This record gives sequence, structure tokens and C-alpha cells, in this order.
Amino acid sequence: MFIKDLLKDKVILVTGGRSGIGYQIARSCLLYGAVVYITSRKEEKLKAAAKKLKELGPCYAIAGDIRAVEQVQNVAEHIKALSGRLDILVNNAGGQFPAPAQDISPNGWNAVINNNLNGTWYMTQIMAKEFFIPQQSGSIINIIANMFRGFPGMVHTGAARAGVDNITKTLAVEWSRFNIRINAIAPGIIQSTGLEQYPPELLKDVSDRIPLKRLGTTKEVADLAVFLMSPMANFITGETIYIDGGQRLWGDVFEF
Ligand SMILES: CCCCCCCCCCC/C=C/C(=O)SCCNC(=O)CCNC(=O)[C@H](O)C(C)(C)COP(=O)(O)OP(=O)(O)OC[C@H]1O[C@@H](n2cnc3c(N)ncnc32)[C@H](O)[C@@H]1OP(=O)(O)O
Ligand SMILES: NC(=O)C1=CN([C@@H]2O[C@H](COP(=O)(O)OP(=O)(O)OC[C@H]3O[C@@H](n4cnc5c(N)ncnc54)[C@H](OP(=O)(O)O)[C@@H]3O)[C@@H](O)[C@H]2O)C=CC1
Repeated sequence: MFIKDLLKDKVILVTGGRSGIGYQIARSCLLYGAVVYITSRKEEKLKAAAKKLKELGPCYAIAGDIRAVEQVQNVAEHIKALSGRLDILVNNAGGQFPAPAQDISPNGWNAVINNNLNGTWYMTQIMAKEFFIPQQSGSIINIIANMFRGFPGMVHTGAARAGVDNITKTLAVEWSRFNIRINAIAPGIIQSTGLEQYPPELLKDVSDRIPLKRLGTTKEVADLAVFLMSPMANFITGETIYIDGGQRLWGDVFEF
């Protein structure tokens, strides 16, 4: 799709890189010549993913929870010791659960906000301070979600992802002085491991209600991420690109 050495020797961190969209992004980065770090909480699964990815190029696993500042700092220290720099951060780790808004407990709300807003923020600020600001260069890609018309059924993640959307715009301006670009990708419904967490009845016939009549693929999201991190997107910053087959614009995907 792109030229072979598009990301040659770029050092890239993909959070949640052991599965689904994150794994595919890590895979694509390796295929285009990058050195890739993946991080997530479940160490055994993370190591197994890195072992498979290593067949394509240099890939390292560092376990950590994006919600724990000291664990994020530890990820930064490992990358510094091994590579001495970081060029690109992909904030992909995240997750939530479907629930009517009135039923979400304070703990449930906080768990989702911590995972998707606070965790993304800790990662972003720490990697910027450790690498991008001193290097005077960097690119950040935030994987959020389609919350164009709110996120009925998952108000907590809608709020968290809207927060990251706004962080993306704000930092594109504040950190332009450090030559840092920051963009977001808002996937609609993507056929990935993440979807296995949702009850099948919720997803039944969902394709019929998406204008392009299908779910997206992890490869399609990864191609967009590669484009945004590459020199082809050097003049793009503060942007959120929806990749949703038109879902944000038409119809009701889920019923209440
Ligand atoms: C009717 C319309 C519905 C619309 C829904 C559309 C569905 C399809 C849309 C697809 C688009 C998005 C897809 C994806 O994002 S795929 C990626 C999915 N992957 C995940 O979501 C990962 C799994 N999720 C999580 O890890 C968790 O959700 C969470 C982030 C919350 C985990 O955090 P933590 O480990 O800290 O959680 P705890 O177990 O300690 O629980 C903390 C409190 O949260 C409550 N909780 C957790 N899970 C659920 C649940 N499934 N239902 C209700 N409540 C939940 C839990 O009870 C705790 O609160 P309490 O102490 O008060 O009990
Ligand atoms: N698939 C879809 O339709 C859509 C997905 N998204 C978002 O895209 C991203 C990837 O989703 P997808 O690949 O489908 O789902 P997955 O559930 O396969 O991937 C989520 C990844 O994030 C990691 N992760 C979750 N929480 C944490 C944490 N606190 N610290 C570190 N790592 C964490 C998980 O690994 P581990 O368990 O080892 O920590 C896992 O590798 C998520 O943010 C998701 O919400 C958005 C819209 C639609």
C-alpha cells in the first residue's frame, strides 16, 4: 500500500498492542521498517504477541497499566534504555462496557474515565516530557471512538473520548512549538477482538444500519494510522478522522 521503508527506523510505542487494532497497527509499523514497542496489562499475552510480531522486525513488550503513572514512567525508562528515543506514540489501549446511563455506578464511571481519558493523558504527557519535547519532534495518534452524535449506551466512554478529542486539538496548538503533531482516529464498529466483549445480540444485523453495509477491518484502521504518522501527513495536526463507513451521519445503530 505504502512504500516499503516509509517508517524506517522510527521508534514507535503502541499501547494495547497485544490485540485487535493495536496489534494490527504494530504489525503494519514493523512491515514499514519501524522499531516497535507494545504495552498492555496482561504480561503473558503481551509477550506472546511480541514474539509473533518479532518475525516481522524488532518488537519489544513492556507490561504496564496506562492508568498507573509509575508504570507509564517505567515504560518510558525501558524505551530510553533500549532505544534512546521515541518518535511516535499510538494511544490505542482502552475499553468500556455497555450500560444504560442511569445504571452506571460511580466505580464503573471512574473505571472507564480512568482507562480512556486519564490513562491516555498520563501516557501522552510522560512520553512528551521524556522524549518529544527534548527531541523537539514527535507524533501522537489517539484511537478514540465514534462519538459524533454522543455515545448512547456508553455515556462514560463518550465523555472520555470527547475529552481525548479535545486534548488532541489543544495540544496540536500548545505543542506545535515543539514540532509535535497530534491527531485522532475515531473508529466506528471494527471487526476485532474487542468486539468479542459485547453481547452478540447487540451486534446482530448491525451492518445493515451502517451506510457502507459492513464493519471496518483492523487493517483499514492501521493504514490510516500509518498515513497519519508518516511524512505524508506532515501538515495535519489537531485532526480527528472518523473511520466508520458513514455510521456517524445516518440512522440508529443501537436501539434502546
Ligand atoms: C444498548 C446500546 C449499547 C451500545 C453499545 C455498543 C456496543 C458496540 C460498540 C462498539 C464500539 C466499541 C468497541 C470497543 O471499544 S472494542 C474494545 C472493547 N474492549 C473492552 O471494552 C475491554 C474490556 N473492558 C474493560 O476492561 C472494562 O470495561 C473496564 C475499563 C471498566 C475495566 O476496568 P476495571 O478492570 O477497573 O474494572 P473492574 O472490573 O474493577 O470494575 C470497575 C467498576 O466497573 C464496573 N463494570 C465493569 N465492567 C462492567 C460491565 N460489563 N457491566 C457493568 N459494570 C461493569 C464494575 O462493576 C465496577 O463497579 P462496581 O464496583 O460499582 O461494581
Ligand atoms: N473494535 C471496535 O469496534 C472499536 C474499538 N475502539 C477502541 O480501539 C481500541 C482498540 O480496540 P480493540 O482492538 O477492538 O479492542 P481490544 O480489547 O482487543 O484491545 C484493547 C487493548 O488495550 C489493552 N488495554 C486495555 N486497558 C488497558 C490499560 N488500562 N492499560 C494498558 N493496556 C490496556 C488491552 O490489553 P490488556 O488486557 O493486556 O491490558 C488490549 O490489548 C480501544 O481503545 C477501543 O475502545 C473504538 C471504537 C470501536
